[in-house]
Amino acid sequence: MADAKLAFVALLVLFPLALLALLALIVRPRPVKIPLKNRHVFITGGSSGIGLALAHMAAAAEGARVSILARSLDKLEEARNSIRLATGIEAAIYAADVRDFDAVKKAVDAAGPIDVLIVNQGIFVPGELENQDLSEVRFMIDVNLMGSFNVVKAALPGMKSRSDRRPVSIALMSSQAGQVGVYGYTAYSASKFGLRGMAEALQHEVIADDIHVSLIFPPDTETPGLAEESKKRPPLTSIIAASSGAMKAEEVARKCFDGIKVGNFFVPCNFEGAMLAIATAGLAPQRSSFMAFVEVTLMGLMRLVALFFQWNWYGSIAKYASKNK
Ligand SMILES: NC(=O)C1=CN([C@@H]2O[C@H](COP(=O)(O)OP(=O)(O)OC[C@H]3O[C@@H](n4cnc5c(N)ncnc54)[C@H](OP(=O)(O)O)[C@@H]3O)[C@@H](O)[C@H]2O)C=CC1
Ligand SMILES: CCCCCCCCCCCCCCCC(=O)[C@@H](N)CO
Repeated sequence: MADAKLAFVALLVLFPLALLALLALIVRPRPVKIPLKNRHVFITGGSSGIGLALAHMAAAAEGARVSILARSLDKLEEARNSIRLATGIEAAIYAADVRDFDAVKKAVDAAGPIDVLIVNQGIFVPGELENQDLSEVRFMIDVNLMGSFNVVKAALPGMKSRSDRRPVSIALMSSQAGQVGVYGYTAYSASKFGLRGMAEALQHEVIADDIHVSLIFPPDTETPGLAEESKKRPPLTSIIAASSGAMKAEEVARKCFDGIKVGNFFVPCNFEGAMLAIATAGLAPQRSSFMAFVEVTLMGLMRLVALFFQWNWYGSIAKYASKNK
């Protein structure tokens, strides 16, 4: 009897240890460290919100050379002044629309070899597809998805042929709405889900060049963009988005660099985001054997949690539907 108990306890301890050991052997790509000090960080959408917080943090905390790109020159100059005031560092600014490949290419070439590319520009115009003009749909797909292709395509040759052989990073700004479809976000969610396919495939293609892809999934984040969006949000969009706690741009920027520095493919930003990352892990690359262990052991439970969230959301949707009948 005592033997059986001992064997049971041994199994209980040994099984997780064996699983962890196995995962440590097979996780790919291998763990990496991406240094930021004195390196060149190029941020699109760097004149406002999350992008601006990233630019400040890259300059101040990470001691990096910073370039930012956005459309409005006024906002870029304002951003450059605020970064100079706060850190003493002079950021390079580039006025270009990510939808214009030639303009992006010109900016990227002028900026010089990039070590950390953060593709962060994005727009969000919420609304039911029925009430949304196709021009608005196209606008979101063009800026958020095609624009990201333009930026990566423009920067990749320089990143691949860099003389500095240290590992480099391409980070794409998705959203929790790029992990789960949300009412009022048909176009926005589609554009952000698109980034995931792009990121997974791109990581296959650039790993041999020691280029590491990260996909950032912030929840609602206090930014000028969100303030603007809030004016137009259908109530159901707000209700569902409130399932995940709101964050400040600086907090998201911190999570972002923490993830980039260790080459994490998924970069969740809050607790709900951590659950979402497990529930939606799918076939995403995973370098951390510990996180792989968490995924393997908790995915079923997270699926259950996800079904409860959907139960709750569909309840809200039904309530609104009957009210508006
Ligand atoms: N705030 C939030 O709640 C969340 C945001 N995100 C994502 O984070 C990213 C940043 O969002 P946030 O900081 O809120 O946005 P903001 O609206 O505050 O800032 C957007 C930035 O992108 C630039 N930009 C917009 N369109 C273009 C374009 N066509 N070409 C070049 N630059 C452009 C803007 O400058 P300009 O207008 O001068 O071009 C600005 O610098 C987006 O991708 C968004 O989808 C994800 C989850 C939550
Ligand atoms: C295991 C299951 C866990 C479930 C947690 C559920 C949380 C999902 C909430 C979705 C939030 C969408 C926010 C979009 C933010 C955004 O991108 C806009 N502000 C536009 O910028």
